[in-house]
Amino acid sequence: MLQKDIEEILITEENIQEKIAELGAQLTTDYQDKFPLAVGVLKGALPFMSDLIKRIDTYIELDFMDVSSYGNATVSSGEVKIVKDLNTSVEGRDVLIIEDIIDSGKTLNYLVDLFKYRKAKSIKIVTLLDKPTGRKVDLKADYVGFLVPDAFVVGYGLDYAEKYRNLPYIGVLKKEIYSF
Ligand SMILES: O=P(O)(O)OC[C@H]1O[C@H](OP(=O)(O)OP(=O)(O)O)[C@H](O)[C@@H]1O
Ligand code: HPA
Ligand SMILES: [Mg+2]
Repeated sequence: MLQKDIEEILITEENIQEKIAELGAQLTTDYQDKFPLAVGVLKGALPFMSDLIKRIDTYIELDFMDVSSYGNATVSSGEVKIVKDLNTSVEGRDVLIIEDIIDSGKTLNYLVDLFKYRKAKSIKIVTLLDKPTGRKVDLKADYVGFLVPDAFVVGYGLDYAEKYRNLPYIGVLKKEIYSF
């Protein structure tokens, strides 16, 4: 039913799950002797985080931040707002930020600066998607699932005007959906 709004599927459910298994195996190795604080960035990271943590076979603690800079637009306002802060202190912790997409880089740039200021021991980023053409600030993830082209993508956590987060794949919307 939702698929009627989709122009093209870029990454299938199967591709996503395979990649998550690889990322989980790598993170299991890299964090074997640590107890990282995995910080999910709401709301987009929810499906990715949920699937990824089940593939990380070592001790991890979970927490969430809700930040927002897009509202209902397809272009970042550039102003990152904290809607919900962490419950846990990051001081002295190995922080692993879990994101659905890096586009302009402003959201993660803000969070990395914040966690540095709060004295995290280490800060790494795992993102399912990276859109390098969108970048406005210099920011690189430590673990990347897929590169995506210069298009507004939806699904698997990513929304357009709060819709389509529940698609199990990543796709591009039909043009007429934006022009309403
Ligand atoms: O690199 P950037 O240009 O900052 O864009 C990436 C961020 O934008 C989206 O979140 P959004 O602010 O739309 O909130 P949401 O996760 O609730 O959709 C996405 O989930 C990332 O967090
Ligand atoms: O391409 C995107 N799709 C959905 N949300 C986003 N937030 C930043 N970039 C995107
Ligand atoms: Mg959004």
